[in-house]
Amino acid sequence: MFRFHLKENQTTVKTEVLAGFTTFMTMVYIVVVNPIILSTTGVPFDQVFLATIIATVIGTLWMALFANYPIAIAPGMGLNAYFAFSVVGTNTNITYEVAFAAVFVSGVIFTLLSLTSFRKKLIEAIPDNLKHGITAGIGFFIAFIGMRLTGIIVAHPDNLVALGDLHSKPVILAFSGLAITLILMVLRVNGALFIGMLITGAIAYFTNQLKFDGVVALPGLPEGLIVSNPIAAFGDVIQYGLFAVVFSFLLVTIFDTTGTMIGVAQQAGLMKGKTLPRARQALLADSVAATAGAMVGTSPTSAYIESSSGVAAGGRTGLTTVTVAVLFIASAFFGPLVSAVSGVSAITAPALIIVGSLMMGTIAKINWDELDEAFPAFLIILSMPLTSSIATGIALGFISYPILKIFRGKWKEVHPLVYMFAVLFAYQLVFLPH
Ligand SMILES: Nc1nc2[nH]cnc2c(=O)[nH]1
Repeated sequence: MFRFHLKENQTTVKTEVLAGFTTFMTMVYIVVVNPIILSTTGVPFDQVFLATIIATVIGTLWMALFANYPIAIAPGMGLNAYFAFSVVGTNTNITYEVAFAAVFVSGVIFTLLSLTSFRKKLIEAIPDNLKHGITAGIGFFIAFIGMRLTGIIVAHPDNLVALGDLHSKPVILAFSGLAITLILMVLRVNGALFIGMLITGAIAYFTNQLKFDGVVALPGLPEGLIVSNPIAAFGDVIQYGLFAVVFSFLLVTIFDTTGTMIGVAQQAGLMKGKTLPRARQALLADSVAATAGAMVGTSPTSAYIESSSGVAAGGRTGLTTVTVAVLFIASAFFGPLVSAVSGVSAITAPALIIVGSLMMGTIAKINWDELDEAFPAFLIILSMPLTSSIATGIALGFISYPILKIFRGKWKEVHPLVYMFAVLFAYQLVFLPH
């Protein structure tokens, strides 16, 4: 039977369940936001709502039961926008059905790659300093997301970003939530991140920022499978020449997911040297979820950076992710409640900002004395938040690393896979939409 090895991982049922609640709270917005984005392509809102929950539950439960990691899976925010605005939006002849066929095909290829030794080689080939850069970059990115969502940081026409309006109610709520949660954390209160969310939620309610139009509702029924014939899906990809789209989905999902898993596993202390134990099952969790998700109507899934909030709350095993999966099933029946809470980002964003600071700690492990090691790691850290993409951050690190090594006469130290992906990433960044 499935064992979570709680003792071995120095955790308890209570800690794991609380960590599951924490991760769930920071990521449940996806059941509302994903349908909003994908329905712009014409796919019905209710279809995506349920498809998001189905893909999340399949991937997260697989991760829990077969890989025993506290890392949740759900449709990625970068990939849904790419699906809606780059693949379907700009190509009038590509319907959402055809685009889902491309997601399906990339999911099948990712599943096959996950079954080979490729995944292990890839994880081991990533240089240590880049791995540290990935963890720190994810930290920086998730903190930036938290700041942006709450309006603490806003868009600026000249400087791109600027400080938001400190008098606005949501910003005051966000700072209050941040202060409350930080104080709970320095006081070492168990479940500080989650308790911080509850208190901030209560303040939001009493200051009229959190309003409910009901709590429970039966989910709308989906219209059935969107991709029901795997052979026809491959046929669509060939007929519409969607090779570049499949390639982009594949490259981004592999690196987003692998990078996030390494980052969160490092944060949780679950890496064994260069390797991620049970990486096959962990990657399968994502590829199977992406494939099944495409069939029911959602863009590709990814390991979720928000899982780092559950890890910061003490989550170390699959019991955390079982909890997340159960809560996602429940969320299908609590549409109005989920939508109300997701609408007030200040409730969950303080956790994202604080977790960002915890993940940034890995910066200390980077070898800053050697520019050929440090600069690519720095580029990853800098570009993840600035390009809003984990995969693009990794791409820039992968491209710059071998170039610097070659000019230092250390080209032999670089794994052949790093050269290969440097070329693929360079091609993708220059020639394909992303
Ligand atoms: N790693 C990762 N985490 C996410 N959380 C929300 N969207 C994403 C995504 O696209 N990738």
